[in-house]
Amino acid sequence: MSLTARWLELAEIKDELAARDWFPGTSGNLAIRVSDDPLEFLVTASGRDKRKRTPDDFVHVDAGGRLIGEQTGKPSAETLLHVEVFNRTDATCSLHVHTVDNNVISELHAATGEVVFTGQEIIKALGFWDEDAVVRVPIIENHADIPTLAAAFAPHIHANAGAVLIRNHGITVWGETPAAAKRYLEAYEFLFSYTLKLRALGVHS
Ligand SMILES: CSCCC(=O)C(=O)COP(=O)(O)O
Ligand SMILES: [Zn+2]
Repeated sequence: MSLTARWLELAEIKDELAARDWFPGTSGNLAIRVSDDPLEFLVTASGRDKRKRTPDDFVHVDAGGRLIGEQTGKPSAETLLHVEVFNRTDATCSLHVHTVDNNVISELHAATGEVVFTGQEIIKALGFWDEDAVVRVPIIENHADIPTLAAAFAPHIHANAGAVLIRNHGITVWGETPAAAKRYLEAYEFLFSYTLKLRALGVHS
């Protein structure tokens, strides 16, 4: 697929996530693979309002997250997390968003280092069709130093699809295809929202 096609694909996902208000305060970043050998990807430019669509929304980077050729933009400050995903898997898309729900869930379950879901129909959207399927989302501590954060994140990347919560920061979700990554992100956010609503009603799952 061409660079332009990938750009448009990521722009469309960005618009959809923006419509959900999942980029408050310029938070969040998105990445899409554009080639395998050498590994290259597009990543959102740092510090931008991801609700707006502009010609400078993404930058083209190499396997280390460095700009390729002459470009004016600056890669996302959290590019190294996407670097880990693309170098360790065949995932084609990696999405990072900050929502109130994912932050609260990460804080509530930080002590156990994971949040576990079962008995939910939406789990099928994650690719688990078994009635007794159990989904575990690891929670790592937040680190202002991004290489340290990336080092804590990397051991949780086991497959072409996955998700990691970063405590009081956000979630990073990746998938085999851009559509799959978006579907997984939506399913995780559904599970977080459902769990918090139950808690607010005094039910502790
Ligand atoms: C404004 S939120 C702090 C940085 C962050 O966590 C984030 O997701 C956005 O950083 P970027 O450099 O990708 O804009
Ligand atoms: Zn972030």
